[in-house]
Amino acid sequence: MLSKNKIVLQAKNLQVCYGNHQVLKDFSCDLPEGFMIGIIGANGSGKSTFLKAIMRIVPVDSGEVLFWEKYNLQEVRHQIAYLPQRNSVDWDFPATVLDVVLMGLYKETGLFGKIRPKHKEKALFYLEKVKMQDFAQKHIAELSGGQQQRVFLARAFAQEAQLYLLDEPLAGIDAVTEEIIVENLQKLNSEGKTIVMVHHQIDTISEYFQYLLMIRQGEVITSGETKEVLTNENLQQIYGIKQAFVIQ
Ligand SMILES: Nc1ncnc2c1ncn2[C@@H]1O[C@H](COP(=O)(O)OP(=O)(O)OP(=O)(O)O)[C@@H](O)[C@H]1O
Repeated sequence: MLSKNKIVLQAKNLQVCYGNHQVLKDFSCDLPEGFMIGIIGANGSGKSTFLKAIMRIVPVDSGEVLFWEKYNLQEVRHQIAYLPQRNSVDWDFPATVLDVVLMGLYKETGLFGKIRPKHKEKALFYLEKVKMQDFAQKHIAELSGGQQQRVFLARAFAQEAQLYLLDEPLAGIDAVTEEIIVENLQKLNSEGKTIVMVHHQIDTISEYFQYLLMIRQGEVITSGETKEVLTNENLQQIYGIKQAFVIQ
């Protein structure tokens, strides 16, 4: 089945350093289109850095990222929605909840374009998807952590992209909201969109993801269909422990 899928994202020998600290070491992977893909690895293993390298938010020392087998980021930027990790966002930025979601509509409004009623309606539609429509006029700093995360997800949904790169979208989210968000992501996936997301909860990996990228200390340990690579051996390797995991 996989051989038929186009490669949506190919990383070739990526190297990223913070000062003298090399975080991504010859990092290569091919991610298939149309899957829910989980990036799994211990804290500090380089998951966020990988997403930031893809989005060119951190400088890449060497290597290359291709989308849909031939395009660079600039060429397909509008087809990619990126959700940063919550703690990397400046929540004091002067913006209301509605403003944040409207930013996701830049394809329609242009960066400094006029916001029309139809844009506001669309932003509210996506806020409703994460049950945040009643907070539209609030300043983002006034929200709880989980609410902020939901607003940023609404912004990502509003981009109506083909590829979603989500850095821990479920962190700090309550169980009911997690269900709503996962349903939204699964719906996007059923429409052919690719969802790549960093995920920490081992007990939901096989339920949420059809494909995994497993990384340890800046290197890819393995990648493949969940049913093949979600093994105790691989989990022990990425977390560097001998404990037996309960795989659902
Ligand atoms: N801006 C930075 N400057 C220096 N070092 C950094 C910076 N950002 C990350 N690092 C280091 O790079 C390594 C990888 O960090 P990264 O945030 O990519 O890991 P992660 O796998 O996403 O971790 P987590 O699961 O905790 O979010 C860590 O050792 C971290 O300390």
